[in-house]
Amino acid sequence: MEKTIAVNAGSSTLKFKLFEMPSEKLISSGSIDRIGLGKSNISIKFNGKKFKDVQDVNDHSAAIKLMLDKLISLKIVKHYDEITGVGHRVVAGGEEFNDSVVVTDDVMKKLENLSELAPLHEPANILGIKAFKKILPNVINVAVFDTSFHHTIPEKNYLYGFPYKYYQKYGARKYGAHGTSYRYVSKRASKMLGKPLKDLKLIVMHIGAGASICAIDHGKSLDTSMGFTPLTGIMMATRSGDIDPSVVSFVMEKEHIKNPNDMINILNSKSGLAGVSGVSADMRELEKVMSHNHRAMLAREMFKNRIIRYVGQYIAEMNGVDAIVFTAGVGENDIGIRQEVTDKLSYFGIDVDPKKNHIRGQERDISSDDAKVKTLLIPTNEELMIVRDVERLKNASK
Ligand SMILES: Nc1ncnc2c1ncn2[C@@H]1O[C@H](COP(=O)(O)OP(=O)(O)O)[C@@H](O)[C@H]1O
Ligand SMILES: CC(=O)OP(=O)(O)O
Ligand SMILES: [Mg+2]
Repeated sequence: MEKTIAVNAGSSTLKFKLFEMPSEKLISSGSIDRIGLGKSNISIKFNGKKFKDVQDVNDHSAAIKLMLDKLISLKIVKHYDEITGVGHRVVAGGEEFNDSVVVTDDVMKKLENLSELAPLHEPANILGIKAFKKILPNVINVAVFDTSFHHTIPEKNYLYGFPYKYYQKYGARKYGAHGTSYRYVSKRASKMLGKPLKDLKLIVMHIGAGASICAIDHGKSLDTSMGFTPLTGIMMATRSGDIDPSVVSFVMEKEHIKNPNDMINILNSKSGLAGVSGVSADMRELEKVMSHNHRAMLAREMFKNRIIRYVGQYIAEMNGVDAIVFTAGVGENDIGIRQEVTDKLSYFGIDVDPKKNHIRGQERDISSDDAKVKTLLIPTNEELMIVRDVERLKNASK
């Protein structure tokens, strides 16, 4: 029996799924959340049992070590060498990687060079690859890029309105992210709607700690809210989202911040829900206190408003929409956010049935019976896409 593992390092989480291949039967899955935020929930499913623990996991390196230890201590595998394929989510693939690749030394060097394009993610993605290469030196490791799906975005959407030479010289353009999630979710949406992707205009809201929105026109990414790095677009757990660059240099001057990287770090790690609320980066924590804490409420309002804006923008850009889809941590679990966001989009014929919406983490059409535009809830499965790519590249290299 072949076993393939998918390793998915998000900004605040580390997730894995171990599949039997090629049957795609799920053997075990696990996640460590709130990395660096204290009191991480560790949750692993195996053999019909659930292992749960809460402990502080300070960074992705500690999370990877913990995950590897648990694979053995919970007897998910007896020896690591039972695993015969490893797939890694890698956020930034730049212009070069428009498809998944087998990780060679040369690829590894290129990934290191792409780190600037995903500062919160790429270092963790690379750590994961190194950890598995160390314990399984002879097993295929495949990198599956968030950015590949967005290679169809047209120039007019990926270019920034600054001197063209910066694009030519440095590849300074929009790359987007969450593409592996968009690939999975759009396929499922097409199944649920009973229509081929080529006949559909979709808007997917991937809203977790990292959050972005994608306009998928006839199966292809037409536009997405993240940019050169996953810092822009809608406001996120710790990231500012879209911001006027002039206010950035203004604040740097006032605060005597000399190094631009220090400011970028503030925009990536100390902003968003955490920065505005001063309470937490975790939507669950904000919702606990929002009835009496104005800034927690405000941060949540801003988060919703950015989503509403982008959905409106993408409806205009596609000149219509057949369905909108909620996915990722907040999208899959936050009943209130889904209801409140869609209530504001009723002008477009979007209408969610509160009863159908009263659900977490399950695939469902949550639209009211007479909604003109469907609203779907689709839990993402980046890991399934990842192991499928491992299988494809493994077969191709035979
Ligand atoms: N029940 C819930 N209600 C609201 N938000 C939730 C809930 N469960 C998880 N979340 C949010 O989901 C986010 C994690 O999303 P996820 O997509 O798993 O993470 P990442 O962006 O690291 O991949 C956290 O910020 C958390 O606040
Ligand atoms: C790109 C990104 O922000 O990913 P995640 O949502 O997994 O943090
Ligand atoms: Mg994620």
